[in-house]
Amino acid sequence: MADKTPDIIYTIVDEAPELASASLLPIVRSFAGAAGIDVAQRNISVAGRILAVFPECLTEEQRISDDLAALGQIVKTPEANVIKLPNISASMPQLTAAIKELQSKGYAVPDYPYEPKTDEEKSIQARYDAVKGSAVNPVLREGNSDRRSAKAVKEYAKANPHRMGEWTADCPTTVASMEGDDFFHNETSATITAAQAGGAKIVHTAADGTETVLKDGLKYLEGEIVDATYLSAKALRAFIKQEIASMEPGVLFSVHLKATMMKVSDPIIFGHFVSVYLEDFIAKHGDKLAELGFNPNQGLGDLEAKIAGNAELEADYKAAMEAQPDMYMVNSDKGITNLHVSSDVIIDASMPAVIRAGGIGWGPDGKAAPAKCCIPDNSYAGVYDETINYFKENGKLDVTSCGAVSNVGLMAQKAEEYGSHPTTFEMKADGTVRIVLDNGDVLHEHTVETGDIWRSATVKQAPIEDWIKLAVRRVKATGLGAFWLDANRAHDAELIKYVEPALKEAGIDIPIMAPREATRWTLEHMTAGKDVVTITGNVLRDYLTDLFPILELGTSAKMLSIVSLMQGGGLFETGAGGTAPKHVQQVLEENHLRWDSLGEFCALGESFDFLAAARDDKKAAVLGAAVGESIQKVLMGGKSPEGRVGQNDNRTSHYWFARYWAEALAAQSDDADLAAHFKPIAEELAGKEETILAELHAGEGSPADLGGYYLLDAAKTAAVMRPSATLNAIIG
Ligand SMILES: NC(=O)C1=CN([C@@H]2O[C@H](COP(=O)(O)OP(=O)(O)OC[C@H]3O[C@@H](n4cnc5c(N)ncnc54)[C@H](OP(=O)(O)O)[C@@H]3O)[C@@H](O)[C@H]2O)C=CC1
Ligand SMILES: O=C(O)CCC(=O)C(=O)O
Ligand SMILES: [Mg+2]
Repeated sequence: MADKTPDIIYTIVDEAPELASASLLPIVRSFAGAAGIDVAQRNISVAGRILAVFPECLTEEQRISDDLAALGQIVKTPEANVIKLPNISASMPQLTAAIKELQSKGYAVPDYPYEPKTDEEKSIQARYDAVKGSAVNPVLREGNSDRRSAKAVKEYAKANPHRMGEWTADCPTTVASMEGDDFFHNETSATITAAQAGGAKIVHTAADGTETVLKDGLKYLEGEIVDATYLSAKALRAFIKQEIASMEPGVLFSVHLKATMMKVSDPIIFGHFVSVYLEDFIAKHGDKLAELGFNPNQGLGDLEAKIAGNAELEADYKAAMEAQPDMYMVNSDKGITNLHVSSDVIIDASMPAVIRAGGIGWGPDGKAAPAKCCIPDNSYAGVYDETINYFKENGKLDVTSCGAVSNVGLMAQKAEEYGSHPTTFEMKADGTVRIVLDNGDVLHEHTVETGDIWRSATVKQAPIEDWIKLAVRRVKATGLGAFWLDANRAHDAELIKYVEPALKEAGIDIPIMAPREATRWTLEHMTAGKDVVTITGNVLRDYLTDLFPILELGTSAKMLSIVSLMQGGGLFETGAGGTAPKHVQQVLEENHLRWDSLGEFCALGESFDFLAAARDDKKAAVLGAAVGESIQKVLMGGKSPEGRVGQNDNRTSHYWFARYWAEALAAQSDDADLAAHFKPIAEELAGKEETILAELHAGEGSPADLGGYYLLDAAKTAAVMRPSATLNAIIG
């Protein structure tokens, strides 16, 4: 018999949210346990994923199960009830750092083979490539996305506005994109007919007639939309050159990509930025750099490590950097630029941060300055360009009066570009690329040149139909919304063929607008205090659920992120942001964790409510309602984490969350057993407030030892994250 699916599954992840779990999860388990609800854990961290795929390299004791694969099955069942925290989508530098740490701890996992020759090396590389990038979310997201702010969160933000930079009409900050020959302009799209459903392959034919099958064994369903497109490497390099040449003094040069989710295409695009920026240096030292194994896709961080100790290279590199326009910095104190690591600047979080600040980034001198934001492909760049235009014209957003912008995103079953990495290729030779169907049809054909990035993305009919239904429900509940689809873009035109008749059938009129137009429309309505639903594809789901919350709430961490799984289960993501690596640095330096677990609290409430409805479990309903009350009190009482030592941090916010949760449970009258159980707990938490808070703050201000980065030492982490013996004893 298969093991019973746990009532609730809580994920083991990375960086700041994992530290937060060390403190929060014991509380959650203790409270849920009182209602007979078990909360199991499954490991989807980057270290866990590496260990799971190399069992043959590990001792019996070191082996762990492949939890991601198991979860991938669970989310396809109606019993799924998963609380999914953000995890690292590892770039190459992160992956290699994780491998190194595991090896240093006695896990004999292999090095990453950059140039695999043997079958064994090829297998190792393939396994690592499956761990790398956005390897988790597309597997678990077997449903479409519903992200919004809870009413209490929005009200709190309006009453307690966060700091916003001023926008002025003459701010030099701009978005720069290619003029053509990008993914947007080269896209072709088709919907698979009954006669075309079945197998397909992707074939490259070189100018000399040599055929290479880039991918075989593809399967398309009737009704599936299949796109193909490419970005010209030549046009991209010309664009980068031109944008560097046209830089104005005092403006920072920056590039904003999604090298994690677009793990094949975007590191290559990033590499072009690196190699154009350093063109003369690379031309001068090409042979030596090749000898050192320099690969521009790995960024300047890797280059600096490789040339360290070579005085001539170091001097020329320094001069080359100085000769170019100032770069937008990730960390000016440490000299980390935008081009150091492809995953340091991730567009969904980076562009909103620039916009929230009033069109500024930080330069090499640590001073704020306007920036030229290069977003080469035109598919979605217009959204940021129009947002910037809007604020230049209208001044910064008034957080105290603006409406709430929520999102319904087409995401299920690896929808659109975010599912495209297995079908993305860097061209090795000039020629043509065709998608050839088993029935003989050539679905798409493009003429390409060496270096071009060709890709195919797809979306299946069932997720599209589910997405439209979800959108209709949310617009009916909210009052206002629009589909962000561009009738002049090949892919969107195919989607519109589904949307229009479905809206007619539902008897509802929801406008369809191209992303740029929809951006302005949304900004105008939200500015006027109206709540708006953005109904988008997968990429804009990701972008907008950081952009609008970061403007409205100051952060996307406070979002309610529900994935209604298509098979009936629930996947509750926590917030819309990532793993906040900067927060871990602060813990390591001064033992203060400013990670806000509001996203976890919201997901937890939803998860209990889901359990209550799915199993008619009254105790789960009581727990869920009490979570809601506690969230309200944490917010209104100003108990959320802040930035500095001595202020509230993640741990103290968990104390307050637990206390208010216990108090709400003790006070309710729907379940007498739970009330009786939590009455003494609530009293003790309140009675020992002073001692507990003193114990929680005691270690702050000095460095913390977590015993690792990618693989934390459980005992050391618990010592850091659960420093209050008094609180621990009450929680049990
Ligand atoms: N769902 C997922 O699994 C996701 C995973 N990621 C992964 O996360 C990593 C970092 O990505 P990045 O693009 O830097 O984005 P992050 O969202 O991790 O960080 C950007 C900034 O957002 C703020 N922030 C985010 N979450 C919280 C929170 N809960 N509490 C307080 N502040 C928060 C922090 O701001 P401040 O510094 O001002 O405190 C942080 O520095 C990458 O490895 C990426 O792959 C990214 C997005 C989603
Ligand atoms: O999977 C990832 O790498 C990031 C996901 C993300 O940013 C999002 O869904 O908002
Ligand atoms: Mg995102």
